[in-house]
Order: sequence, then structure tokens, then C-alpha cells
Amino acid sequence: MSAILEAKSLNKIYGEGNNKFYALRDVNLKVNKGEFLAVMGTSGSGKSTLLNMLSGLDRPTSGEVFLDGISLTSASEAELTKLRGEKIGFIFQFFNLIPVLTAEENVSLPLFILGKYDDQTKKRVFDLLNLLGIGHLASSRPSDMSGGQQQRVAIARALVTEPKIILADEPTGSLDSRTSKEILDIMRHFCDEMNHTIVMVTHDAKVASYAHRIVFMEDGKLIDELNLKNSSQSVSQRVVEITRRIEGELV
Ligand SMILES: Nc1ncnc2c1ncn2[C@@H]1O[C@H](COP(=O)(O)OP(=O)(O)OP(=O)(O)O)[C@@H](O)[C@H]1O
Repeated sequence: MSAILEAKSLNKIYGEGNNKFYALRDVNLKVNKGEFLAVMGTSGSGKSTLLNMLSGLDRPTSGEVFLDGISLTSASEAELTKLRGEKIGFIFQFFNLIPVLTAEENVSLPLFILGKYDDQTKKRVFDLLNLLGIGHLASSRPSDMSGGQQQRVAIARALVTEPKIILADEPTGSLDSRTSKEILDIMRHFCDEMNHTIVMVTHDAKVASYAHRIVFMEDGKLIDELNLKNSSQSVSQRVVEITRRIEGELV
């Protein structure tokens, strides 16, 4: 198995002296190509801090992050901006689409920013919209779409640059349960069938149950891991197991 993303001995310290606070403490993590990984933990356990380090949006106090073999930690700000644009796709809780742009334009935007918009990538935009079942909405604006449709546009936008990894922060946090299931099925499908790699932060056991593997955080540390890749359990059995692990971390 090849690790596409690797965090080595990550520490993130805020404050100094008596106010020194470890938001991350000796975090080691490998994410393999094609893997759907969920990061779970209670509020304040360090999930967002970890995601910020993995995306190069923030730098660790010590330790290193490698994406596709490249050290994010030793890259300059300009190199990081380029790396993020080319190698990372982002999916957010509130979609973060640009309201005045159509679905097609929202998905095309990263290509324009990278100077990679041409006939071939334009076709990719439409292929992705069709693959996500929203080809008929290509000319629609976000305000004319449901939450689930907007998140499909956001997924197409995240995939259009063919990134090495997709980072998703509570991607179904603003969707109802039926639409959440549709979006999570799509995410799992992209990993299982198309070898995409996703790291998803969530505090919801049901959402995490769609992942291949779950890592659990507490007080800035990775304290447990659950492998569901070859699990034959039903969703509800998996949710029970995940909840048991979370409760274990609270005792
Ligand atoms: N810029 C900062 N300065 C000081 N402390 C910070 C800063 N950013 C985060 N923290 C602290 O680091 C800890 C981890 O925060 P983080 O946002 O990563 O947690 P989280 O697990 O994502 O929480 P939530 O689920 O509520 O979003 C928290 O105690 C938070 O208060």
C-alpha cells in the first residue's frame, strides 16, 4: 500500500510558558491511495487543526507532512498555494459555491485559476456533472439548487483538477439524513471504484460509518483506530461499534 499523505510526529502548540497548549500532540498518520478515512473526536480534540496541517493551511510547531512525497512543511507559502490548487480538493459543510456563478462555472473555476481550462478539461467539467447526476443543472445557480445538488457541484469542483487527495470538513453537516446518505455513497464510490482518496472530519458516527477506516482523536492525540474496509456489519452495527469506541475515549 502506498501512502499518498503522511503526517510524522506532528505537534501544534498554541501560547507560551504556562499558557502553552498542545492542539496536536505527536500525531502520526498515513493515508493510502484509494482510502476513505474519517477523523472523529469530540469538540476541541484537534480535528480541524489536523486538517489544516494536512492541507498546508497552517504549519505544525514540529513534525512533517508529506503529500505525494512532497514535504508541505518545508514548502514556501507560494509553493503551498500551488500545491493546494493542484493536489488537494476541498469539500466544506456549507458548500462554499460562488452564488453568481452557474454550476458549470463553479466547477470550472479551479481550472481557470490554474490556467488549465481548455477543451479537454471543459469536457471533464461536463463529465463530472453528469457522473454526479446534475448535468441538467449545468446552467443553474446555487440558489436554484437543493443542498444535496449544491454539494454535488462542490464535489465536482473538488475533483475537477484531479487532485491527489480530497479533504472534507463535515461534508454532510448541513444536509438531511437521506441526502447525507446519497452524498456519502458518492464519496465512498469515488474511493472504491475510482481510487480517489478522501480524508473526512466528522463528529457523527453514522457519517463516519461510510469510511474504510476511522481514527479517533482526543486532546490533540490519535488514540484509537477502527478498520471497516472489509467489515460485513450493517450500518447500524458499525454505528454501535463506533459509538462504543467514542464512549471509550470519554471514560
Ligand atoms: N488559533 C488558536 N489559538 C489558540 N488555541 C487554538 C487555536 N486554534 C485552535 N485552538 C485550540 O485547539 C484545540 C483544538 O481545536 P480544533 O478546532 O482543532 O478542534 P476540533 O476537534 O476541530 O473541534 P470542533 O469539533 O469543535 O470543530 C481547541 O482546544 C482549540 O480551542
